[in-house]
Amino acid sequence: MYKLVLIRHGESEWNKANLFTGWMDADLSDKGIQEALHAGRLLKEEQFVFDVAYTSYLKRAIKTLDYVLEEMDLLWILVYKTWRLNERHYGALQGLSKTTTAEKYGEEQVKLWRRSYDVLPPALTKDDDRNPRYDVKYRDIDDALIPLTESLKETVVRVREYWDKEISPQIKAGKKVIIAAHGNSLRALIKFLDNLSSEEIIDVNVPTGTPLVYTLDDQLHPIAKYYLGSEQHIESKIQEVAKPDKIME
Ligand SMILES: O=C(O)[C@@H](CO)OP(=O)(O)O
Repeated sequence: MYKLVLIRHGESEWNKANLFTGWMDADLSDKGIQEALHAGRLLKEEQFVFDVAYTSYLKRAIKTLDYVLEEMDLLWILVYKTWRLNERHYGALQGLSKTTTAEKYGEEQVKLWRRSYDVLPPALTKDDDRNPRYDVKYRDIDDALIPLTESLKETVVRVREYWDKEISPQIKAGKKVIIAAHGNSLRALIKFLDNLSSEEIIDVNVPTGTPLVYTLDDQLHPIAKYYLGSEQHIESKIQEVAKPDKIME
């Protein structure tokens, strides 16, 4: 049996402003920092210890991991960063307000872009400044792998490749692992870990800055999972992410 902890970054400045974020490198808000510190304290209280951590190339996840590890006095452990754990690429929606986009295209369309499994948001054009190709972080990544938009389906493919090749062998070797990533890259991971259908994943929303603890069997199939913290607090945070009226605020 193994334990695995997943954590979505704390609230970002762009979550707060209700903007489509994707691969844009938004920083944590003050609330997001507090969420990350609180998550670290909870993990410490519950006597979790980690040997290896994984995160994305985006600062909201990297900093969340750092705050968590700092609270746990584990800043020294091995941390792997990968673009494969980045948020789902939101294409040309990145940087737009979810409110204004819903007013323009309708709430239904925005819901499809946000939560359907295989609907692609409009793609960036190659010459768009937001093309990751122009960002030094991605200079070593093959052109063919750099997305200009993604549905959750594509995100699942890249997260799964990394899981199979890098993360699952470490867990099977007995390393205690924490993954700090994003709402949709974690939904991708949860989809294949829990073997959810493309319909079932629609209703899964991951709250910010809240550790999700999995117990896995020898084949890494989940036996149990729970969020750390008070049930009421977690439920209100999940509703906050899912809330369609957040779009219309
Ligand atoms: O904007 C984004 O990148 C994501 C996560 O914050 O938003 P959503 O919940 O709409 O997929």
